[in-house]
Amino acid sequence: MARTVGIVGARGHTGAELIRLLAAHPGFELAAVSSRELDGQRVTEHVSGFHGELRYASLAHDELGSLGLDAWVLALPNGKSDACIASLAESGAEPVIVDLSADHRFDDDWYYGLPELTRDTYAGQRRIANPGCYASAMQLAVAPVRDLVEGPVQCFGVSGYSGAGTAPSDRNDADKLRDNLMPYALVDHLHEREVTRHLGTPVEFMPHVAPHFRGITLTANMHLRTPMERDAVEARYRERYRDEPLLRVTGDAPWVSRIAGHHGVEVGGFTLSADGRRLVVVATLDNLLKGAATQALQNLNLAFGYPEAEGIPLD
Ligand SMILES: NC(=O)C1=CN([C@@H]2O[C@H](COP(=O)(O)OP(=O)(O)OC[C@H]3O[C@@H](n4cnc5c(N)ncnc54)[C@H](OP(=O)(O)O)[C@@H]3O)[C@@H](O)[C@H]2O)C=CC1
Ligand SMILES: CC(=O)N[C@@H](CCC(=O)OP(=O)(O)O)C(=O)O
Repeated sequence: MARTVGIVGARGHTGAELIRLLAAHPGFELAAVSSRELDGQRVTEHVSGFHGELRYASLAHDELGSLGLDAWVLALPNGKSDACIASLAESGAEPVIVDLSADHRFDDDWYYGLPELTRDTYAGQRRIANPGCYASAMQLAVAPVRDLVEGPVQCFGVSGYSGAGTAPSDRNDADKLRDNLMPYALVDHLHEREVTRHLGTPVEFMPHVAPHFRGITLTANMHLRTPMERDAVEARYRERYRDEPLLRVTGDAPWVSRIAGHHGVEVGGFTLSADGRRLVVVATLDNLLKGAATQALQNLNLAFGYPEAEGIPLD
């Protein structure tokens, strides 16, 4: 029997991707999609590729529990998920909750779900914090050589403007972004702390937003304890990600234009300084997919015992 899932924050960029993925998944039934702005409107009018009669509903927090769903995905802005979580707990419902926001990525009571790096620590938790989009790219770019790295890793990131959500800001303003690359939060970005915590090595992160809609490119600069050769570095990455259906190791540096709309991550472009002590690696992923919705589906699959990549188009 299919497990029922609801989405709160379903109008947003990540919500739309989740709708597509969940609607096509054989083991899940998309049972409720909450949006205040689209209350009563048919999902088919807003999400291309979706078929069916489902309509958005503006659900009050205290209505969520009474729906008796098996899982809720919270795709709300940061700082908004706790009210839903508290209402669900008060109602006595104990659904699996996957939170796309940053609100529980630092909370040890929640499982931090970056499957390729953390699935071995999953112990049946029903509360899952979905990692950030840049944070996923950084961790996957560094993890295979983390034990060789000395000192902080510098990460230069560029995101498409869908990363800034739908609430109007400079970072999703088409006029301000035209012919532009917009630096922001150049120290102390939340993802800097998220990666430093979960990877266990300090990261210095410099994010930028660009005029394209979707996709992140992340360039990681690492200083190595002992000199390495390029082939050995690449072999390490290939070995680490050999059995990962969503990870592709490439010789050349991956391009963000080629990852948009795809569910996986590309890592490559391994480049060493002449003394073999400085390594640069590039990772790309689609912020709305592997950076958010696809990762949420991997986590739901894990929580309900389905194969982790079930319902995820692999290409
Ligand atoms: N965009 C991205 O690339 C990524 C986003 N994330 C995280 O996922 C979450 C969702 O992001 P994204 O889809 O981009 O966001 P959007 O801004 O596109 O959508 C936010 C959604 O939340 C609802 N919402 C907005 N404000 C409130 C509020 N005050 N109370 C209740 N509902 C509200 C909106 O619907 P309505 O107003 O109709 O109710 C909308 O559906 C965020 O926490 C973000 O940080 C994570 C990784 C990547
Ligand atoms: C371009 C842009 O603004 N990107 C967002 C990151 C995407 C996001 O939604 O943040 P989480 O992944 O932490 O949830 C930011 O820098 O805050």
